[in-house]
Amino acid sequence: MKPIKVALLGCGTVGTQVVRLLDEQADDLAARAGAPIELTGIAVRRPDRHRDVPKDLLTADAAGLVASDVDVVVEVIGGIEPVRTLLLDALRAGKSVVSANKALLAESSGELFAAADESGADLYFEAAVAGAIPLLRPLRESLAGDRITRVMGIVNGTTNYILSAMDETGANYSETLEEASRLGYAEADPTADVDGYDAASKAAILASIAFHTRVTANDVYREGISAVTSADIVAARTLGRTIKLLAICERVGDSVAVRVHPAMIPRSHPLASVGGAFNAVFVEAEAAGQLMFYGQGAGGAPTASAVLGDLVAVARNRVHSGRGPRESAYAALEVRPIGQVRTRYHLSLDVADRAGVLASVAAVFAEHDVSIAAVRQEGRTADASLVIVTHAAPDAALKSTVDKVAGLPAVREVVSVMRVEGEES
Ligand SMILES: NC(=O)c1ccc[n+]([C@@H]2O[C@H](COP(=O)([O-])OP(=O)(O)OC[C@H]3O[C@@H](n4cnc5c(N)ncnc54)[C@H](O)[C@@H]3O)[C@@H](O)[C@H]2O)c1
Ligand SMILES: N[C@@H](CCO)C(=O)O
Ligand code: NA
Repeated sequence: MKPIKVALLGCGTVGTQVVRLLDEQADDLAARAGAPIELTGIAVRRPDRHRDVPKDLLTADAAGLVASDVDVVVEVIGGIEPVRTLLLDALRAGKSVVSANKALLAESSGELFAAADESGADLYFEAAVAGAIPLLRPLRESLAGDRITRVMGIVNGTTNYILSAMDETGANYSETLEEASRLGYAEADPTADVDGYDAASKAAILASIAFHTRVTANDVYREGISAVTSADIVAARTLGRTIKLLAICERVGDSVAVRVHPAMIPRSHPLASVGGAFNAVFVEAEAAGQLMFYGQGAGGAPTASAVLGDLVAVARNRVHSGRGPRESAYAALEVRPIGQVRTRYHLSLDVADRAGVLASVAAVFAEHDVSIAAVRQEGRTADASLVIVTHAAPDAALKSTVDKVAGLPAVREVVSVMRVEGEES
């Protein structure tokens, strides 16, 4: 059988594991794909720095490698350019693409799928969301007959690693981030992780597939974890909650809402026990009900597992003259701004402990039509701590409420403001 020739773009954390697995599992992969899978070249920025992969395969000329006689291009470089141009060239020339690049897919999947359609090539990117966890394929294929209403979960390993350490050991933020980078979880520029851009890209990809609507990273409301303080973590713990960076994609009537932000969830919630670089995603569909996907969301070998799975799928399609799934954006639902999304807030305030303070705070909530679910006051000295948890209300109303409360004379400091998820609203 004629081999399937593969060009690998990038050979860092993920790429080196792809090379290893291609070599170690060559016979099994050939049997599963229906043809041998032959790695014909590896493009990297500095070929002299890669001693652990076959030297004769290395090149600094990624464009030349893409233009050479290959059937499939596997991209594990990351970022937008030059990758966007390289992959468009590959697809237009009929070469199938497997990519782990969520930043690019969340920005340019429309034009990449269009290029793939022109030539009949395939575009697969399971590794781009939640690493090793099979998630895009189940959403796109297994649930193709159902109506997905919500996708919610932890999709960034680096921030989950940091938040878990802060919660469990009170670890320091920047040291834990360095450790996550050393372990190969963080992006080349880790601000993509801590500021929520990585999770927002993944949320855009998930929402696009789940709701058959083109959603880009710009459509996603995004807050990262850099503003999460140890005071927030203590406030959460006091109420039996923990803090996680969540990606939430919801169908609301004929529109969708997609957001990424830290949120307090009950410690009894299944997402609360997802630690380290693990990811977990809940999917709710009308007929299927609730489904949960859990596993390693970052790291070289887990991500390479997803890349190899896609590579075998692409190779099979070549061998059997088949095609993989195309873009499905027919529903074209409107994306709602965050202000219209109904959420719950947890608010922790330092207030003066005197008569009428609680009434003045509560009046601001009433004025904005925000219903209070629970109030707790602690302290009998000049200062008291007031914790308020709201029922679900439009996010814009909650924001205005917090702004106005912060300006009340009796409020000395707004210590912590955090959305609350995973409880009855
Ligand atoms: N590391 C993870 O846990 C993980 C998980 C899922 C997805 N991803 C995605 O996989 C991709 C790669 O991540 P990584 O962690 O392996 O990155 P990395 O920084 O370890 O490796 C990047 C590789 O790309 C090469 N490269 C950079 N610019 C190049 C260019 N212009 N031409 C040719 N080669 C170039 C570098 O030489 C290096 O070999 C990214 O899109 C990332 O988002 C990573
Ligand atoms: N930097 C990403 C890699 C996996 O996509 C993370 O930490 O989840
Ligand atoms: Na995945």
